[in-house]
Amino acid sequence: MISLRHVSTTFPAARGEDPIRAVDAVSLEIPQGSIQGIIGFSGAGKSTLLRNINLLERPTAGAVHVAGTELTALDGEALRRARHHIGMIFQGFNLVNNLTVAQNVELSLKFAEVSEKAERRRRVAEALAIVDLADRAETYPAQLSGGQKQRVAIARALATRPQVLLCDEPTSALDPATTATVLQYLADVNRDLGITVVIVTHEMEVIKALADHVAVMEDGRVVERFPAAELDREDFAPRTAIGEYLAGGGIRVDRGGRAAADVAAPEQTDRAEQTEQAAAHDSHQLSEVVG
Ligand SMILES: Nc1ncnc2c1ncn2[C@@H]1O[C@H](COP(=O)(O)OP(=O)(O)OP(=O)(O)O)[C@@H](O)[C@H]1O
Repeated sequence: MISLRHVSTTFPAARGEDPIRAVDAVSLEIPQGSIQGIIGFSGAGKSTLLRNINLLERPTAGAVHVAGTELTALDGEALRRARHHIGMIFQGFNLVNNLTVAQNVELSLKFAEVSEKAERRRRVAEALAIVDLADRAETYPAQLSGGQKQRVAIARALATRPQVLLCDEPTSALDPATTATVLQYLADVNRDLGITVVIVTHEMEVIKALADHVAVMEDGRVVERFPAAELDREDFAPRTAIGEYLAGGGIRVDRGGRAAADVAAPEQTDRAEQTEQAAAHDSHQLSEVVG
């Protein structure tokens, strides 16, 4: 369904510095209808790799296939059309504050050139029903909780009936109870609609709750992969120090190679500040995604 072959993304160097190889020769096959988790510390290249899938960030090398189409061979109108099969949600929700919930969801249909108003209305109702927000259609984002906003964002992504849903840290701005609700909706969407889900996170709890397969990233590379069910096995031992650290929730075990104790813990930044930064970053990308 999704196939990444030797995908690399290098950002130009700041003055006097080396170019940043954010994604380094990643090959990954994601089966249709599965949920793929991508985990790693901040700066590992997770978001860039996710944005490589819909070419929001065009890879500097390698090939991306989605549902049999090589996206890396497309540009312009053909790429825009292919992207309608790929929905995306972000940490900062990216709702337009002066539009109602229904109008926010309708946006993606307008960009997808669903020209008939009655059809758009039907699809908005269908998408809002999936996330149980039909009764909130006429309210504004400011009147919603964080979890409800993310559910509207999910509805907006689903309105074009995509085959793939890309999720960039979708629950990082939410408390644990709301996180569980949003993850449940993503699981339902995957099961009921057969949508392939790719979720980037730095929380193994999110992976445990939702994913079928896990890819661990470090320094732009996928350093380890395993089925998420392995995480429930008591004797499961990730191969890499970073995998060990993430799977163990911070418990460090020296297994002979590079000591896990050498792995730096992720930087803790204030959640509100992180959310604000993510929202600013995400909003740059909204028009491209829904377009
Ligand atoms: N547009 C850009 N221009 C220059 N460098 C970038 C750009 N986007 C990302 N990078 C750099 O690429 C590397 C990978 O970034 P990326 O955001 O993909 O990592 P991440 O694992 O998603 O981190 P986080 O969890 O903090 O979002 C980082 O060093 C980052 O600073």
